[in-house]
Amino acid sequence: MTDQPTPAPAGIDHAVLAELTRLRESIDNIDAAVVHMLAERFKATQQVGRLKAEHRLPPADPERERRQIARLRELAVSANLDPVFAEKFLNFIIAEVIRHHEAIAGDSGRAEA
Ligand SMILES: O=C(O)C(=O)C[C@]1(C(=O)O)C=C[C@@H](O)C=C1
Repeated sequence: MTDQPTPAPAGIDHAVLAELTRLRESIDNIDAAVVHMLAERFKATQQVGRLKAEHRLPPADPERERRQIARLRELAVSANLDPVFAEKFLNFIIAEVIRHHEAIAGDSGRAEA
């Protein structure tokens, strides 16, 4: 899918428009990388979800999450990223993963019944 260029506001300087376009191309590449990385992460967590369901392990592991958050906050600080944002972002992803784990556990529970 190719993105259509956003129409330039009337009178915008050519150099400014070229710089904006260059930055937006970079942003589009980064967004694509984020999507691919997240897809890989969810492939791995789906496998974790199946393993947990097979062995009747709880979907959430708060101690693991605590260590992940501490690590990600440190990484964020050293990368000049707001650690509060990094923590919120990880919690958002993990909440979705736990929802998937619960759905997998529900499905395998029903299959056994
Ligand atoms: O590592 C696990 O046990 C997972 O289920 C994966 C994961 C994660 O998304 O990183 C999700 C839920 C857990 O509470 C902890 C971590």
